[in-house]
Amino acid sequence: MSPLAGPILTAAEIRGAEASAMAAGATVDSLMERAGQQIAVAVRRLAGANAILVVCGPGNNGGDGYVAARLLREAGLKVRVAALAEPKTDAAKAARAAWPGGVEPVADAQPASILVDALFGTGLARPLDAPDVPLPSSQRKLGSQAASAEQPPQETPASAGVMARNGAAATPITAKLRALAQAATLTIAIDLPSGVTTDDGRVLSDIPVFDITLALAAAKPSHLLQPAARHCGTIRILDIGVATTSAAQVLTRPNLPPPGPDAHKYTRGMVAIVAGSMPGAARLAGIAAMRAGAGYVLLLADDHSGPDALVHKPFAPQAIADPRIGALLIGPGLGRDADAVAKLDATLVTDHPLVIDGDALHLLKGNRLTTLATRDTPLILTPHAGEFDALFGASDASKIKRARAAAVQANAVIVFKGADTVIAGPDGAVRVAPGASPWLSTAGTGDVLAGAIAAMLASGLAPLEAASAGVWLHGEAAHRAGAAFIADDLAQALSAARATE
Ligand SMILES: NC(=O)C1=CN([C@@H]2O[C@H](COP(=O)(O)OP(=O)(O)OC[C@H]3O[C@@H](n4cnc5c(N)ncnc54)[C@H](OP(=O)(O)O)[C@@H]3O)[C@@H](O)[C@H]2O)[C@@H](O)CC1
Ligand SMILES: [K+]
Repeated sequence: MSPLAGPILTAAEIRGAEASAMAAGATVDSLMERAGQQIAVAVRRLAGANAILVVCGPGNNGGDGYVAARLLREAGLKVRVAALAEPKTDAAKAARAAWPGGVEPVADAQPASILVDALFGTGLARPLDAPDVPLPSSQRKLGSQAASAEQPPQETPASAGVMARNGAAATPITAKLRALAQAATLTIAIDLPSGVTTDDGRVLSDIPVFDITLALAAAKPSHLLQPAARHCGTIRILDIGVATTSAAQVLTRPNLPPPGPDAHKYTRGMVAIVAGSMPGAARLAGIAAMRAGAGYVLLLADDHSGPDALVHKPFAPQAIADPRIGALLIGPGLGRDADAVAKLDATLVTDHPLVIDGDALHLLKGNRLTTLATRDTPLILTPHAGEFDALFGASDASKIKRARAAAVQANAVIVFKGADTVIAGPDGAVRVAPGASPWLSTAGTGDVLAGAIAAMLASGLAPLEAASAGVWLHGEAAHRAGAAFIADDLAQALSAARATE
């Protein structure tokens, strides 16, 4: 069991990885057995001596559930199995056949202290309550005498002997799942919470929020993308012997060494920030850049307020021509008036690595974006959802796909912000940030992020690494800042985030 990290694979990619494992000698059954073993080890650790209910679906996710149930039972735990339908795949059929206990219809299942959801995983194709949900079969596999003796009699439905009752489909599966989850003290989803898609973070049905999700082989996009991610609870990855690689990775702590003994302010990186009609936002970005580790921050603003460490100069083409500038940030509090447009156009013709945020993103629409894409120097755009839609168009596609397409279109690293920030480069590389603090939803936090990213870019990191490091520092600072912080606190907390070992 390892924490959420490493490659992120779509359903098609995980099927490809599974196929490679099979080409190397594994079988679906051996992979399922291994998955079931790993699930059983994890559930045993989490469940203690508590009774367990495993709910199984018709596919291989259900098969994993049958294997885990058998192994947990062999380990001496009190386990019951409820199924939604007869297994459809050969491997799941074999796994069910090897389960020595009874199988009750999910509709009739009594709750247990531990709920294990093995209804659907990467094969979920439609909402759980859709009318074409397969009906359970009319057969109920009776357990052995010994197995039956272990089943609490009150948990065997009056309709025992048939797996389905007419009207089972009329009981919405999700309502039942919610009830079972509500009555449990711990809920564990296998691979994915049943009812979420694998690839794009959608929640297709009204399902519970699980305490733990045991992701098989690797993370999937919906473990990170909202709203599905919030249904997963704590995510742990189980190694089931399937090798996984992907251009998309879970964002993890960057390697940011402290300054060397010979460092000086310019080697640490000089950030210049173009201020506009709301200079407070640019100041926040400037403070954030310093606290993220920049050696020198120049605020191109007419007013002189803010910490003394920020150097102020009025905006002028000569000021932004300074060759020592390692990253030029424009957008926070820029405004969208003629003055803002003039500043943006002057900025875009420099050769500096650029970070473009906020108002400047709105001004990029059309020709400026097209021209920008022909630039050779590093470029990072940091849109939130509204800015992204305005710049690249709205779409229902996955946030990862959209960020990748935008990165190609703009020939830039895109930081598609939100509760599930996606960072994408034009070469297809992607990082997705897990677990953002909900307290980040306050004014000025985007300015702080832009400043942190600019500091990373000025320090000499490649754009994707700079954006990733900035997003990580920002997320870490938010966790350190606690609850109901203001953006100034967040900027302040970057120093401690930067010091994280
Ligand atoms: N990755 C790996 O290496 C390994 C992966 N393994 C495991 O396999 C899992 C993927 O298995 P899977 O492909 O059989 O899909 P799964 O999620 O069980 O569901 C498919 C079934 O559900 C049905 N169905 C779909 N939607 C439905 C709905 N809304 N309501 C009702 N029915 C619906 C669908 O029916 P159909 O659409 O064909 O009518 C089909 O019968 C994966 O998550 C992991 O747990 C391990 O066992 C081994 C190694
Ligand atoms: K599941």
